[in-house]
Formats: sequence, structure tokens, C-alpha cells
Amino acid sequence: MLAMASVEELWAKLDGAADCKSLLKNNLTKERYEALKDKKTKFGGTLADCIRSGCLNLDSGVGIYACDPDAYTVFADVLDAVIKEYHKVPELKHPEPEMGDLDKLNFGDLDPSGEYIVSTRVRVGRSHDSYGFPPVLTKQERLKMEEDTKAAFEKFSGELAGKYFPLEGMSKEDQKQMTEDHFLFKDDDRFLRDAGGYNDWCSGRGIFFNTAKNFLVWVNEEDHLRLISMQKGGDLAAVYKRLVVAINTMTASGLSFAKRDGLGYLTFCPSNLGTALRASVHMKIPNLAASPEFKSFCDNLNIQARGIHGEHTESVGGVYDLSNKRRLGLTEYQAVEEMRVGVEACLAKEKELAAAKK
Ligand SMILES: Nc1ncnc2c1ncn2[C@@H]1O[C@H](COP(=O)(O)OP(=O)(O)OP(=O)(O)O)[C@@H](O)[C@H]1O
Repeated sequence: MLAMASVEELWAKLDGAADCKSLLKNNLTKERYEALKDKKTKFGGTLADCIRSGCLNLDSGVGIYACDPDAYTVFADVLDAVIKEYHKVPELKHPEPEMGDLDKLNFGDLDPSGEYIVSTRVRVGRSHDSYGFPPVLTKQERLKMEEDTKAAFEKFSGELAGKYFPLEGMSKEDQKQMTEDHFLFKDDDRFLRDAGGYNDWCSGRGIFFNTAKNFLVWVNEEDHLRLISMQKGGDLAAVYKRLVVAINTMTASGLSFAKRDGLGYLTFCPSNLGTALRASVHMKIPNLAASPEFKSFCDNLNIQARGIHGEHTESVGGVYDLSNKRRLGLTEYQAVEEMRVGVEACLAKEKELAAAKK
């Protein structure tokens, strides 16, 4: 069974796949493979744990996950190369976290008319530095981690106060409704599945909500933690401030998050590390989206366009998920600013194209 394949079998599959275009394929040279194939992290993770998904799914974009925080040191030879290529940075010199002065943010509501932006969301990923990532995590460890996390939720007060809902025992109807409302995560990503992301599903997974349901935390989806602030409309300042207060509360509660000099916050997928921040709007841009320049327009602004049901989904009714593409090599505040500038440009272009049609 390939899910249990040895590192030699996985490598043979990757090496023989001439048309594979993943970053793993590009960067795991024979020399690197030979040097790394017998190494182990302090969590007991191996190269096979990192590359399994990318070898089973030769159509992967990235193709490599970190089996645990230590993988970024032990398998740095290949992971650093992948990180540089994915994030398009020549050097790994991520700055220290900087959220900006919350009293002097450069932005407010990006769409006061309320006509274009359906909703705004900013999320960060965080990993406990004392636990491995899904390929090496046991069920008991995941449950213990869930307990540590729940204890930190007790520190949320004011508008952040809320309740934790474990997935185990949640009805199918509730899960479906929460997913359709864009609140909850699913277990249907084959890349993540083959990386071990759904091992022992759904034990140790859950979701925390504040009372107003505009702040939530995903527990043990892809990352140990995803802190998410979201609301209807375009008030980026309100969404961002809420998130920063939540991050500071979690940190002050005594949790220690995995971080490495030059790489910032560590996440399961190397595509997310650094700020681990994705700021997005769901925005109506039917005219821009239909224009041939849509992709290059977004690329020039470092904006990523996704469908509205998450990565790898299609747009519905001309509504797109527009977010910052860069997460590494810039501060949190700069990442949000980059998204803000890009979204404003997309909005202006949409209006211009709509006016030209009249
Ligand atoms: N601005 C937004 N408004 C409402 N829902 C959003 C917004 N951005 C993302 N979502 C919803 O959040 C959920 C998760 O999306 P998705 O998986 O694409 O992003 P993510 O959580 O940032 O993680 P990743 O980048 O690792 O995929 C989906 O249901 C998506 O529709």
C-alpha cells in the first residue's frame, strides 16, 4: 500500500514522474534525497512523512509538508529551497512580527457602499512548538493538545469570549450548515489527507466561536490552530484589530508557538509560514473576472484569486476570494496593507469596466 510506502518507494515514484511540476520535484534532487533519507527529527519524523502526499499526488503544487516543527531544521536543505521558490524570495530573512499601531491603521472600511465586498476575513496559522504535525502526531497527543488549547480559550474575554465545540459528537447537519456558512472546515482535501491531515478524524478537532460569531479558532484542521476574524462587509480595520487582540491574548496565556529565525511562524505546509496570515475579501467582480487581464492584474498586485468555497474551488456569481499572496519576508501589517492596496485596485478596475460597458 503506497500510503505506507517506504522512502525508497516514494522517491522512485517521484523520480520516475517526468511530467510532475511540483516544488518537491523541482527541489528534491538525488543528492538531497540521499543526504536526507535516513534522518529523523526529534519528534521521530522522517523524509517519507514530509513527501508522502507529494509523491502520491504528483499533481501537487507544493508537494512537501513539514512533519513537525523540527523538520524545518533537519530537512532544511530541501524545505528552504521549496520555501524560497514558493514565496519567491532569494533569502530567508523574515522580519520579526509587527502588527502595526492599531490606533493608527492605514485602512478602515474598504467598501462603505456595501455593494461589492460581501465579507472580510483575516486568519493566521499557529503551531504549538511542543507537538508534531499530523504525520507524527498520535491520537493521545492530539487530544492533549486540544486540552491545552481549550485552557487558553478560557482567557478570552469581552467580545472574544465564547465556547468551544468539538467536532466529535457534532451532528452532520450542524457541520454542513457551518461549512456552508464558511465557518467550518471539511475533510475532503486529498493532498492533506495523504499527508496524514485527517488521521484519527475527527478526534481532537473542533471550533471555538465568540458569541457574535465574528471570531473563531479552528483546532487541528491543517494547522494546530487557525485564528480567524471575519464579518460581513468590508470593514478590514475591525476584522484585523479583533484578530490582533486575539493573537495577543493567546500568546499571553502561556502557549508557546513554533517560530524560527528567518522563517517566522512555522506551519504544516511551507506555503503558509512567515506571517501565516491570509487576509481576504469575498468581492463581486464579474467584469474584472471576465476580462482577459484578470490573472495578470492580480499577479501584479500580489493578489491571489480563489473561488468562494476555499482553495481549489470555483467562483460563484462573479464573487471571488481575493487575498494577499505573500506571507513571508514582510510583516503582518505589510501583508494586510498589500491586500488592502490590491483589493482597492480591483474594486476601482471593476467599476471602470462596468462603466465602460454602459
Ligand atoms: N473573505 C471571506 N469571507 C467569507 N468567507 C471566507 C473569506 N475568505 C475565506 N473564507 C472561507 O473560509 C474557508 C476556508 O477557506 P480556505 O481554505 O480557502 O482558506 P484558509 O482558511 O485561509 O486556508 P488555506 O489558505 O490553507 O487554504 C472557506 O469556507 C472560505 O469560503
